[in-house]
Amino acid sequence: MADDNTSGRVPTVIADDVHIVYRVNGAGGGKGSATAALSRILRRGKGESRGVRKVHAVRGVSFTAYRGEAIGLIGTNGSGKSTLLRAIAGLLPTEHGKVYTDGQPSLLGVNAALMSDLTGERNVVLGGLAMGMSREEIRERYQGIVDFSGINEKGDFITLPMRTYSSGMAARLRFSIAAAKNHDVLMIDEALATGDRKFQIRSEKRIRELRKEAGTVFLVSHSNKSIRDTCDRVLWLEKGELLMDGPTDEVLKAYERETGK
Ligand SMILES: Nc1ncnc2c1ncn2[C@@H]1O[C@H](COP(=O)(O)OP(=O)(O)OP(=O)(O)O)[C@@H](O)[C@H]1O
Repeated sequence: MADDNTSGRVPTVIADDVHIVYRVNGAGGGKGSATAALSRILRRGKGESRGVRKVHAVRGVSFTAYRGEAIGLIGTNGSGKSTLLRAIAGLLPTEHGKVYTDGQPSLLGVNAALMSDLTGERNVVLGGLAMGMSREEIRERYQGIVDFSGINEKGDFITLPMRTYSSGMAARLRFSIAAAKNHDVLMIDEALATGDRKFQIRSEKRIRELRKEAGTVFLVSHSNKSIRDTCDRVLWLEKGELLMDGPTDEVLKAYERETGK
């Protein structure tokens, strides 16, 4: 378990036995076949409504995050990492259990509701406003955001619509907008994996700064190196359950033993 010496530390996120269930409509599949009909009848018998399938993505996860921590979320594909982050951000309801947060958590890329038909320039303003920055603050930080993103390194791209950006460029701009503000709780889902190495180094440095500025950072990544370079604590999820919670080295070593990477 993570460090038990909690005296003087300020909790920012408390997850208490969190369960998240997705409901998928029209997931009957193979409408005409006898087995599909049979499974529909059996499901109805268990009280599930017709054509609705449940996916229990997070199962009884509990942890407390403290101010100043950078916490990595690891686990194989479909283990529930993004789902857990979306629940912490308040974007998904819990089926059971509760999430308590101090301040408004920002999930990178969602809170900054970027529009693909608008230029990068307009999106910086829009994303800033969506995160609660004033027009004055945005004006002050505009150039810093554009420079950090590196969008204009190869020409004047910031005045082009975002739909013309590569996925890496769009991810860089989203990260830059989100990172321009000091967040109480900042959650980053795979952002570092999309940029090139130069951008990754820049964003890792910024994550460390955000931590020092007293926020809590959550980072979902499949790059063990990014997690090692930025996080001091790691939560390992598997099949929706919290398998391990502890210091980065300890958890990553166990994860690497298990996954062979
Ligand atoms: N919108 C959705 N509707 C139904 N099921 C979903 C939805 N989003 C995710 N799931 C399911 O929830 C489970 C957890 O998915 P989630 O995206 O949280 O995993 P993850 O650990 O972030 O995966 P990855 O590493 O591949 O990004 C999976 O079984 C997935 O199929």
